[in-house]
Amino acid sequence: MDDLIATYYFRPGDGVTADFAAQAISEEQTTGTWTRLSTVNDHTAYVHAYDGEVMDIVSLGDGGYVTRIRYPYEIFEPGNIPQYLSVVAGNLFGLGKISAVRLLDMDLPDAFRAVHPGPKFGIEGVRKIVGTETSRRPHVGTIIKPKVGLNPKDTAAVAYEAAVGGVDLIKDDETLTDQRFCPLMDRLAAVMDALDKAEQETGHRVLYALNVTTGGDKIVEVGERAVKAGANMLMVDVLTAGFSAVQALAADPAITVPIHVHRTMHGALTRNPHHGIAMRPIAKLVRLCGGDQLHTGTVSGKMGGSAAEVLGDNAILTEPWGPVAPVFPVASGGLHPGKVHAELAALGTEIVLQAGGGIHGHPDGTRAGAAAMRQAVDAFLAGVSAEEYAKTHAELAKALAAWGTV
Ligand SMILES: O=C(O)[C@@](O)(COP(=O)(O)O)[C@H](O)[C@H](O)COP(=O)(O)O
Ligand SMILES: [Mg+2]
Repeated sequence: MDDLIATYYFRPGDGVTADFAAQAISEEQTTGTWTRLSTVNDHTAYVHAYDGEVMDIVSLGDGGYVTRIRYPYEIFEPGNIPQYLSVVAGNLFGLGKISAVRLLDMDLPDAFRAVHPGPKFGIEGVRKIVGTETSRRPHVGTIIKPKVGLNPKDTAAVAYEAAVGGVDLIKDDETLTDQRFCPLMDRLAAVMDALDKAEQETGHRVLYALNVTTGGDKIVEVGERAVKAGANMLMVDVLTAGFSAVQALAADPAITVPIHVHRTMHGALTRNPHHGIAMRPIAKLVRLCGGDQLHTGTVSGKMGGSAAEVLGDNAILTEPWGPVAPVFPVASGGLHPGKVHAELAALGTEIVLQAGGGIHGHPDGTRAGAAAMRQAVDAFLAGVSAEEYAKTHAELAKALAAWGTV
């Protein structure tokens, strides 16, 4: 069956039954509205083939319910991710008869995956570029900090320090794009020069995720120009730019580099356990539209969220999906070397561990911060505690002294 099945948590409004509320969602998102339609009659009865169906309703006993709704495949436009969202995550959130509703998940049958080639690189492709396809070690990434304000020359200097310190990935922050204080193409040229210099010294290739988030009218042109100018990775804020922005870049043969996907603004959708959209459907759509890496959260960092949800989202990104490549999960937000063991023990090593403050806030600076993150990863892979490893690794020792361990 090619129909899409969406799972929702919901709380009916006062005086509204769960059956009525679930049916209201199904109708609102398919062929119905608040009243009977004269336009649906004996002649047009064929439209009922497009009706949604409430498959089941489970009471959670606390006034909340979980329902699965089947949406006929034919009501979707194959390949059009914004339209998928308008169906499974559209008007239902505003229905007055429902006091809260959260899209928990959606089952995407093969028919949906068949029209989306997915990531060009995925985990394997990114590992090949960085050279970890054999070691399978976690990747260490950093975000240039401060988020905004540095000029291209100083941005490149920070990138150089992080690269010689041992990171695998350097990325722009989610708010840094093509502002006057740091023009995109100047920044790209300066950072790539710095990374080339670092690679000559270390022999290690480092990815630089250039944030090309911009309007839909020009994001492909900006991305192509960046790749022509030597970018080895692009970054997009998927929720502010739109899934179709990532999809357009990933589908473009001229975009020959991986795409790092940031989820800034996700908290407005994902944070409330009763209302909004869980990260799971967002993760699935990012995999469909071709993101190669995606932020999914941490177990010990500064951002809220449940470890169970992070684990489930990472499993969705990495499980076999036929020809659709796995996406590299990114654990980021408030991480530092003293949290590496906790993250890897909980999330596994098929992950990108990212630290901004946890690297550039190191007492001895960026290079030492990067080295301390790598040392913490090496300690974990060697089965040694961070404290023990710090006895022979000064950068890690300084980091643990500054921030402790979790
Ligand atoms: O701006 C920040 O906060 C970060 O650059 C982390 O910096 P620090 O390492 O300095 O905390 C990332 O944007 C968050 O990780 C996003 O959250 P998430 O990964 O949950 O989407
Ligand atoms: Mg950030």
